[in-house]
Amino acid sequence: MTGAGAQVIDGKAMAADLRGQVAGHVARLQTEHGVTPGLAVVLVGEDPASAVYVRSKGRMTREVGMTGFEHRLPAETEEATLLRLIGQLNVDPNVHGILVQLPLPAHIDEALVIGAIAPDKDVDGFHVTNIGRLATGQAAMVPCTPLGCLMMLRRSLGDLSGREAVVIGRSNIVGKPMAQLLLREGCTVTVAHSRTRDLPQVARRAEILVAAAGRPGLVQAEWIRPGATVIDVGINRVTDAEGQQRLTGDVDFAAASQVAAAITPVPGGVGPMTIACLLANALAACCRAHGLPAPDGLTA
Ligand SMILES: NC(=O)C1=CN([C@@H]2O[C@H](COP(=O)(O)OP(=O)(O)OC[C@H]3O[C@@H](n4cnc5c(N)ncnc54)[C@H](OP(=O)(O)O)[C@@H]3O)[C@@H](O)[C@H]2O)C=CC1
Ligand SMILES: Nc1nc(=O)c2c([nH]1)NC[C@@H]1CN(c3ccc(C(=O)N[C@@H](CCC(=O)O)C(=O)O)cc3)C=[N+]21
Repeated sequence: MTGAGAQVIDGKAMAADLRGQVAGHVARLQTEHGVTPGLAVVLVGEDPASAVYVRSKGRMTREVGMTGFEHRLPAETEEATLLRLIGQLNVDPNVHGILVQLPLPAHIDEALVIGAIAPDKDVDGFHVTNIGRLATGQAAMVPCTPLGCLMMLRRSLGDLSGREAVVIGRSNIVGKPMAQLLLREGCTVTVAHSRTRDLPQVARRAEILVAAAGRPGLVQAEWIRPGATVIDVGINRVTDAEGQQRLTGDVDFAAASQVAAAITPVPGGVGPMTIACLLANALAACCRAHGLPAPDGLTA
């Protein structure tokens, strides 16, 4: 470990900047067209981590001048009741974006629920229609977490074309759409997961390493190619030696910083960008719903 210390990519500051741009467009939509973007967030059950996250989304939605609609349903809510609510939100002209917080309680079929959201209001980009559009190079609503990662990569590296990228994780909400976006940017993409043989060796190929496994400290300094850009998506709640709860990513940040050229911290990295991208997606959905072009550069 001989590096001088990586540049820390400040997701918190980038997210504040993006939210500021969104707020400017929201104000203009209001004065020029009398339209206010509306974002509905649906939370089923009492998962404390989800509750914190839904609260901060609600606060930031209002801060950028959008209308936030929050629907908190008890954990035992029937699938049919949730589907009925989504049906109402789909036709509500004041709602331009719909997000159903995941995971859902086990008795509810997640794919069915996501499939019930109108694709043009699917600000998470989880509907198969949006996933298919992304995969085939059509204009799509892009999942917020990978979109935030892409923005940070572009900030750090500029053009990504020809880069060697490795994504650790193959979930529908992070790993797979991240791989699709990087492919679209012209990267050579490897997707690794729990069955990958010799993950350290695979990771060492990466000029761009995205860690989205949900395993605290998985990625060690020896896994990182000198000069790589490392994006840490992991949000892990751990108890430290003093018995304090804190958040940590999937990367051993201190050690990795000595090898990488640039790295995102946790907290203050991908998380805040995810929420800012959600608001950018809601703004874009509102513009399209009113036949207006979506602002340039705020989404993918
Ligand atoms: N910052 C943000 O905004 C967000 C952060 N997150 C965080 O990102 C992380 C990933 O989330 P999500 O994709 O939903 O998680 P999932 O649990 O759905 O997926 C995890 C993926 O990582 C793979 N994996 C798990 N352990 C290992 C391992 N030891 N080695 C290699 N691969 C492994 C799994 O492989 P396999 O498929 O073989 O099981 C799976 O593909 C979590 O910490 C989550 O909290 C998630 C969403 C947003
Ligand atoms: N339909 C749906 N869409 C999602 O996008 C979605 C979801 N369900 N379920 C849960 C995951 C997780 N996720 C996070 C977003 C922001 C932070 C975030 O802002 N984190 C702060 C810290 C917050 C804290 O202190 O707890 C940070 O990293 O700095 C974290 C996690 C979105 N998810």
